[in-house]
Amino acid sequence: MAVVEVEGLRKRYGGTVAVDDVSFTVEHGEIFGIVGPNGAGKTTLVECVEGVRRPDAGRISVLGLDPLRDRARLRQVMGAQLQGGGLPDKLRVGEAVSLYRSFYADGADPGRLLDELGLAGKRDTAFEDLSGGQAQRLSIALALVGRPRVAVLDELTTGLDPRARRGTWELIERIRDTGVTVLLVTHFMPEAERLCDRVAVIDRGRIAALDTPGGLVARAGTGLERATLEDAFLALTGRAPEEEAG
Ligand SMILES: Nc1ncnc2c1ncn2[C@@H]1O[C@H](COP(=O)(O)OP(=O)(O)OP(=O)(O)O)[C@@H](O)[C@H]1O
Repeated sequence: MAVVEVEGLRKRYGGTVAVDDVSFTVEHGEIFGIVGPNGAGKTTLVECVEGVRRPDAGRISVLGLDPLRDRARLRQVMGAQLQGGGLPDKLRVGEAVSLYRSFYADGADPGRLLDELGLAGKRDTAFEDLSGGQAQRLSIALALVGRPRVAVLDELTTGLDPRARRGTWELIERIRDTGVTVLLVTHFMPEAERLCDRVAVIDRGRIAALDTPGGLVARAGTGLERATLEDAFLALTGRAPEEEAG
């Protein structure tokens, strides 16, 4: 069953075409990766799926809901990661998670979630006093506290140390195993390789390739004996994951 359906999506900002005729579907229980160089249109694309941006053209359906028309209902079933600096400085970690929990009829246990994300000891710490990695983990907790059926995670593990990153990957896999569908935007190719069932490579607003990580490596024809997804990304886009789309 398709949980997310995107068809013919277009979005421009003035003279900049950010998303240019993008179509894909995400199946129930999939971890679907969206990768691409800086400025490729990934965030614009997922913001349209979240209903926080209005597309110029195209159709989007998430669990049968229209992200703009059915925004209130979508919020109950979709979790999205906060983008940088999205909380009041003085709000404490425990308060933030309980507050977000209160928005949902059927949410997760805040204490358990903080435990799983290694934040149990930070419950009384104000947002302004968290390290970058801790704030990042809090943003993941807030995306998951409503026990969403679809989670949109943008730069999931950016800024996390290797241990926290692995812990977060395991958490996302456990969440997926409970039937949650995950849309994951990432610049980090080992993350996409490890977590994603399928990956869309976005380049200059269009899907350059869409396949399993193994399929992308095979089709990119890197000529390397042990090619990785990063090699495939370079071959498909001509750029490194952190380079500008130009
Ligand atoms: N609010 C905006 N107003 C004008 N142009 C914008 C706006 N948001 C994004 N853009 C432009 O649209 C294009 C796509 O941006 P977007 O943020 O969607 O890319 P991205 O793939 O998420 O990039 P990154 O990997 O750097 O986060 C870029 O050229 C960007 O400069």
